Amino acid sequence: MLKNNLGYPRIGSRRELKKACEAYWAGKISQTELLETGRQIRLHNWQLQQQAGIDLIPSNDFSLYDHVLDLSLTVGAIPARYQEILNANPQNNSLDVYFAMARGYQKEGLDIKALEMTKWYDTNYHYLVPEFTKNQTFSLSSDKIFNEFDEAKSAGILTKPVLLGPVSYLLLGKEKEADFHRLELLPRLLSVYYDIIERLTQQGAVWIQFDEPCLALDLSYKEKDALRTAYGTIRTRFPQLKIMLATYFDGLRDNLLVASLLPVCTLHVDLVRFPSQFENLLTAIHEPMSLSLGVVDGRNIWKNDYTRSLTFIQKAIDKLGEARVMIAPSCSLLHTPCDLELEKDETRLPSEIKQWMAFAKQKLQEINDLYLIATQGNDAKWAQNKADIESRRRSPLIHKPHVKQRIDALSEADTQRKSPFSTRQHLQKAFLQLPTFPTTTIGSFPQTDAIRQLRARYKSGEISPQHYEEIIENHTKEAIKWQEEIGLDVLVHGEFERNDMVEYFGELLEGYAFTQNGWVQSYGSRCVKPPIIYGDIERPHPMTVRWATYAQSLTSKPVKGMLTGPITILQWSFVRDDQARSETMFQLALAIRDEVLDLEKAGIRIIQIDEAALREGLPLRKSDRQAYLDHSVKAFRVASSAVADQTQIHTHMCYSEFNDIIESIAEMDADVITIETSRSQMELLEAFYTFNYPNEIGPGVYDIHSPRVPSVEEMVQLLEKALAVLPADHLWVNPDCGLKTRRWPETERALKNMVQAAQHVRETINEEV
Ligand SMILES: Nc1nc2c(c(=O)[nH]1)N[C@@H](CNc1ccc(C(=O)N[C@@H](CCC(=O)N[C@@H](CCC(=O)N[C@@H](CCC(=O)O)C(=O)O)C(=O)O)C(=O)O)cc1)CN2
Ligand code: MET
Ligand SMILES: [Zn+2]
Repeated sequence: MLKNNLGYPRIGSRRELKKACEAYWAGKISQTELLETGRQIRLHNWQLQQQAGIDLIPSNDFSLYDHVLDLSLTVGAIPARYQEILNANPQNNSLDVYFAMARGYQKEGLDIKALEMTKWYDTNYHYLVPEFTKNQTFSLSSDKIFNEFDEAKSAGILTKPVLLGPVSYLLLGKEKEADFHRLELLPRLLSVYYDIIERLTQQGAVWIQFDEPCLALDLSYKEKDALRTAYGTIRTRFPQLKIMLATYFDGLRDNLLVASLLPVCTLHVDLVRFPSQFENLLTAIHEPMSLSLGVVDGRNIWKNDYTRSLTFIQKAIDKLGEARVMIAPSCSLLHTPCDLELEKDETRLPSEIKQWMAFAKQKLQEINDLYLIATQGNDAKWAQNKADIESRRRSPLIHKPHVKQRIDALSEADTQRKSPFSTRQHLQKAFLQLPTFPTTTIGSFPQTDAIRQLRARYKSGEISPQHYEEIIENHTKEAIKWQEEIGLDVLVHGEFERNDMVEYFGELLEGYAFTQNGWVQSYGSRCVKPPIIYGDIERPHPMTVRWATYAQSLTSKPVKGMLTGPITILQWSFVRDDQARSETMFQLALAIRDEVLDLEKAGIRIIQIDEAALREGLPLRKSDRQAYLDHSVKAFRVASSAVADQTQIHTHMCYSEFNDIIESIAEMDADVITIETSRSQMELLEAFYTFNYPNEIGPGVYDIHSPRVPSVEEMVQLLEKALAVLPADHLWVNPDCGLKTRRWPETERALKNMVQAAQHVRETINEEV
């Protein structure tokens, strides 16, 4: 019985990779130094896994930015526009091309946009979307996978290289020309996979892991056929190769038959997300296929329940024999923080709660423990685990009957605004007195190094809360003054006091613990520290009123109260696995509802409740979606409905594909929604138009993910496009998302241009009238 790992976090336990990348981009360290940091992280990770007794240790799971981008480079799917980078400067090499694809390139007279970035399935990880053309060719164009295999080999570790499978890779990409489907490229792509496999086997690789997460989605006949072709031909060419096919994030369900008939040695399945597939799997797979049991949760931080996992392991052994069973995490450990032992702050993570948890490093140990218990009957380890699991189950920290009662007592009336939107709209227009095409921003202003350092010093006790608050007040004051000067209509306080839009609320709510070092990669060098929901949620004190009222006291223009909504807080936290997600979502909704009412009472006239993660949390399988959407809509309405008609509720969503959820967005009944649309040139508005979306909309007129400053004309054009499909009195003017990752100089220029664009459109409309 082998112990199998699918992937390990690559940021380094102290975010060494983030720091090295950012220093390299800033020109502070050389390419050699950056690559050396990567090498050290890989070596450390491999040795860690070896020491933990893992048999199948992955390589090529490391990435300087993103593993999908790595594959695009490996197979030579590099859009033509990036070739210019090599000509622009003789010193440029393939790493410059790589980072240009990730981040765009604005030097040496070039202005090349980055590849589109989007969500990796239902996670908060983002990948760079491959671009395909009809005549797309592929050729082996990077040595990364070979070099990393050799690197591990020289350290005495024979690894299992990991590759995103050809079908999932194609499906994750986008056609950049009409008249073809990207799956048609499969034969050409496969020939590069053959080259890769050939060379890896020459280097001594025995196992190769192909990740096909698409097997957890609803697949068409054509897609299933592509999987049969891909693995059928790989098998024919490489009869000796040990192929591991990994699926995760949901069950195989109706893809079970296809998967079980593929000619692969091992099928890896996610038994955390979809345990009920287990019995069917045992009957479906036949000799000599083996099963890798994903029993240790790769998406959460709770200790594994050994008793439960051992039931799976034992049954699998009974049916298949030990040699055909492997123990594994449910998916790559990329989505968990590195090392629980770095958490030493009792006030953030009390030891009672810490003892219920396991991060990536501890999860490796769990795999080894399960192996030892299953094969050698290590009863001491099992008994200890039972005690830990029982301690969590019985802890008085978790359950608060009055919170549960409040949820049971929720009625239909708690989810309804007092009047329908048309009535509210009149009242709000009279109350707020805004011009047509009101201008606003999404909430955050640049989080400068100075602010982050200040907060770090405050959190370490080096500076007093008074001193910290005074400086944050100064930033807020400056931001209000500046917004008034440039003529924005609805202001924001800037979110300077927040580390992150979810972690901030986690720190202020009861039922939450948080970490010092529990970083998880979100995209490139950007990481998040998801707070941990361990118990019933309560809001002991108002969370944002102090900053909202301070900002409002400085101006007569409306300042938006700024909250993160229940769906998004849930999605971006580590959540309880001892109750339904919807239950936790309603607890969060009640906490936000109380905050909304406190903001209103304090004189805040507009309240924005961000639901950036609504689309991301959508279940991967269609059959699960309606239930999720129903709960989500209800939770948002519980959070937002208690206010008076004249109080205006905004929501914001980013990175979204809205077509399939537009009805639910309308049911949320926010008075105004601001959304990301600029990259798709307002294409996204089609859903709102076709559906006849009833409420007001602020389609983003500029992309905040790039430092590029959009011109007035560009934004006027986008607004005109929006006006072609939306009523003028429903339209707001704003950027795509918050500005926290930007710097001030570009932010100032871009927002001044945006205000001018709105003025221009107002004038032309008046002339027409
Ligand atoms: N949770 C979440 N998910 C999200 C988003 C989001 O905003 N939040 N946005 C979308 C895109 N994803 C994003 C993810 C992260 C960041 C981001 O800016 N992350 C920051 C960290 C933010 C943070 O938590 N900052 C803390 C800690 C900052 C820090 O690194 N402090 C230093 C010390 C200060 C210094 O010397 O700079 C340290 O601890 O070592 C703070 O401000 O307090 C980063 O990686 O750099 C942006 C977008 C989708 N998913
Ligand atoms: C990722 S959505 C961000 C919303 C938040 N209010 C901000 O402006 O940063
Ligand atoms: Zn956003």
